[in-house]
Amino acid sequence: MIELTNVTKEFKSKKRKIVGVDNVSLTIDSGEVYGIVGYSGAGKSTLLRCMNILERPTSGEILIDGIDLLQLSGRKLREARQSIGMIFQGFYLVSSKTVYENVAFALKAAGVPDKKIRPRVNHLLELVGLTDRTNQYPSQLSGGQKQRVSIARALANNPKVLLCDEATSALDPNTTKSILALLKKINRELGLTIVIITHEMEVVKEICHRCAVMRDGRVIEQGSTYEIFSNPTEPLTKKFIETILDFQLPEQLLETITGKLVRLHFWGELAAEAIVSDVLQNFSVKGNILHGKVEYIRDVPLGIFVMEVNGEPRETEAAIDYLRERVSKVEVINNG
Ligand SMILES: Nc1ncnc2c1ncn2[C@@H]1O[C@H](COP(=O)(O)OP(=O)(O)OP(=O)(O)O)[C@@H](O)[C@H]1O
Repeated sequence: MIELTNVTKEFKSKKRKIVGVDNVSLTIDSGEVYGIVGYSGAGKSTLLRCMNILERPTSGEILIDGIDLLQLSGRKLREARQSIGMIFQGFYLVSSKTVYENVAFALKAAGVPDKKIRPRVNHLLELVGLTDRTNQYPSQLSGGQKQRVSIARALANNPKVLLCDEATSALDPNTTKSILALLKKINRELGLTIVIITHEMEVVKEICHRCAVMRDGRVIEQGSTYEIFSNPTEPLTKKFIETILDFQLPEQLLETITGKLVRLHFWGELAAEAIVSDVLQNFSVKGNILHGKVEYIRDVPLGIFVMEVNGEPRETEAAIDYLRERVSKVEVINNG
């Protein structure tokens, strides 16, 4: 478990003081994938780097499995750091070393005996799907393959935690998906705790159990990924969610609307079509679905539909009340 309590990191230059992280408290459970999102400059990298003391916080506490990292120094801190792997957007592979040597290097540096290195590297390269690239150099690999090498290297010494600093931001959407699938597999099979910082909600949606949104060094909202996607409260969180669940209807279409427009949210396995067809059978109203989308948030469906309801005012109200009782959330967008 990672426990951050009142973590603050200030940077002092000659002229001014910059607060990179401002009094952040977070608990990340063992075995979970935790996402931290925010725009550039929000403090995500600084917070992540505080978690393995690459950046020493100005104040606050950082406990990993109950061990207070800020109280450690020298060999003890180096040992504690070995239990925290890290991967980066820019991969940071050694260009003059082969795939095998890049991974073996992490083991050698940790003092692993030579005869244990080869089987361990082979196992890691198999885990990340790179057995056929063992003797190639980084320049011969695609971005996705380079990230796989860096994941193998980060896992070399059996860490308990993997910190990912914008690990997929330099990759195309398909390669991003394959790297996220690999991280998901590692989390499931090795029980590794994974912390991911990103500005892409797609990443959070795919693999994070829980997430936090940062702005100006502070955490402004946190919760399960499903809660955050289905019911965001902060305007910034809503903005991030809209990158995935965008429901702007064209102006021309809005001008033709004569009834009431409602946005229906279906959380989990609620059967949207059956509920909509029920309402049309039970009330003298016409219903017209203008937009509908089902997104899977870590494999759980979240459906949002925009519907025009047309009829006598009392029937329309009654139909909308009926929907309110049956769907997760109803928002009236216009009053017709
Ligand atoms: N070494 C440093 N010296 C001075 N200021 C810094 C330093 N590192 C970060 N900052 C400042 O701290 C704030 C948070 O930066 P940080 O890099 O953590 O944000 P971020 O959310 O990770 O953004 P990005 O995605 O662009 O890296 C910014 O205002 C940044 O300029």
